[in-house]
Amino acid sequence: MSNPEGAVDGGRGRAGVFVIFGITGDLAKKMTFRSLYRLERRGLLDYPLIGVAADEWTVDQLMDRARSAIADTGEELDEDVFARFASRWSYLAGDVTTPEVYRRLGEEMARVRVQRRPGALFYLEMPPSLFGTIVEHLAQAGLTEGASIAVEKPFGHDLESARALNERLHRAVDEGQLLRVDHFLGKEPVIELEFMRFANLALSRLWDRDSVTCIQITLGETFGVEDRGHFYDPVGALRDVVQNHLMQVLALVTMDPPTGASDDDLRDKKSEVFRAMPAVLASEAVRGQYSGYRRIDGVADGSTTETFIALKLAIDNWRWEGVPVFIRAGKRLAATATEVRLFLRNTPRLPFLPGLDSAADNQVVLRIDPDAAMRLELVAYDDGTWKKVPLETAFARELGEPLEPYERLLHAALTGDHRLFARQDAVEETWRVLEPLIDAPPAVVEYAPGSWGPPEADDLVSGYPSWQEPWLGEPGLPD
Ligand SMILES: NC(=O)C1=CN([C@@H]2O[C@H](COP(=O)(O)OP(=O)(O)OC[C@H]3O[C@@H](n4cnc5c(N)ncnc54)[C@H](OP(=O)(O)O)[C@@H]3O)[C@@H](O)[C@H]2O)C=CC1
Ligand SMILES: O=C1O[C@H](COP(=O)(O)O)[C@@H](O)[C@H](O)[C@H]1O
Repeated sequence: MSNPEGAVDGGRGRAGVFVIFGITGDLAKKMTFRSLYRLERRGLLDYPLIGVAADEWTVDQLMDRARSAIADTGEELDEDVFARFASRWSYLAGDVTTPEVYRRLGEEMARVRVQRRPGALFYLEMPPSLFGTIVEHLAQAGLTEGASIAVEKPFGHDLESARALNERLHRAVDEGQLLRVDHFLGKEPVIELEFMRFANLALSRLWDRDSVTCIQITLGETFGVEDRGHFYDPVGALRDVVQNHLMQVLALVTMDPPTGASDDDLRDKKSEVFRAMPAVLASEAVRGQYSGYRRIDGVADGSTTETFIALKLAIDNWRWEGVPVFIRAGKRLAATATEVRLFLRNTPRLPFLPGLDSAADNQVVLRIDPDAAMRLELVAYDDGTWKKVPLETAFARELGEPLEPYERLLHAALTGDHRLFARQDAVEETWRVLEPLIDAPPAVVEYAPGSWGPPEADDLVSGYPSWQEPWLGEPGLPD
């Protein structure tokens, strides 16, 4: 497990109070209570907590919700830990579009805050249309000095709206106070990418155009949109998981080493990758929609929203020129798995093994989900043929139980570590790269649920290794 206390705090120090807007919502129920409870159990939660939402609840009602939400995630509840956790909370009901809420919030913050710690963390797990309003009210109420503000996704729905939101927020607070949450940046293998790539010569020497022919990134989900039609139909796969999660992963896979340990040292390197990427060509993308999607409640009649997307991206820099990055993501696919796969160049012909074709290319696989693992696919000579020999490891076996993504991100935000959050320029660059698919989306092609999307996605990788079945096996055991 990476050490959460090892975080660089950028001089901000720990928050004196943690305010969560939207505490009665779905995300809080699914993720926030559990993550905070787990931090409490680890002894890492040392903050008064204030929940804010519209409904008139008592703290007892909120804690009933917290208890059932934590239990619903399958987490075993330790009553002593829960009692400590529950004692930290207060709750404030009100409409966040009115100044009155912020006056009362200021009073409550002053009442509960840890006096020796001037900073505060505001976490906005709220409808995105309210991000600007809330931040403006916080600033007008004088609550933002020395504070950090974490905002949930999505951050805009295209380049123009992302820029407009950034400008609006920047009129109230500095960029250094803003944390754009992307839960993929809290996943253990995504974090480990930076360490593994640069701490291991065996990997770092392979990680460029001299050794790599192409990169595939797959995010497959066997489940569909089900009861999320209202949310998903105006969004689609590109905005839902590519612009944010997979582009962030891509940057960590391909960036140069950061030159220091500050928040911006890492984020500068990620932004450099995005800046080196030309905008995607609409002719190099395939949009798919699974059969039956249009019958889902909340999906518009004749919807052309994509539930699958595959695209080819380029990075025009010295490290990656000529190495395409293929991304595919979708719902109702053949497997639930997220992985990054690098294909290495073939070795020259082996004259001492006459009659054999050159060996299959080696592949490096980083599995992000369902469980973190890594695999190096080698080949060995076996009785006249080539045999694949995988070297594999499971992160949990080697590194212990990881923090949950939101546990890690909330802890980082509370301790002033901003490295795990997306910066303004990176978010805008990712929208720029993908904008052609938003402005003029290619026609959507129907695909069969349980497949790997429309067959047209296979044509996209023509001339390169075909899409690979994600590696789902138990590390160390035969597939
Ligand atoms: N749900 C999920 O799985 C995920 C959500 N997100 C993001 O998290 C954010 C929240 O999503 P989610 O939890 O699903 O949303 P919900 O609609 O479930 O919750 C919204 C919350 O905002 C509160 N709220 C809304 N309007 C007001 C208002 N005017 N004044 C005070 N409180 C208000 C609601 O309070 P009340 O209930 O009292 O009305 C509720 O607590 C969004 O940005 C979403 O994109 C990101 C990843 C996953
Ligand atoms: O943000 C989202 O991510 C999930 C995939 O993330 P995971 O951590 O659950 O694998 C995706 O299913 C969802 O549609 C999207 O909104």
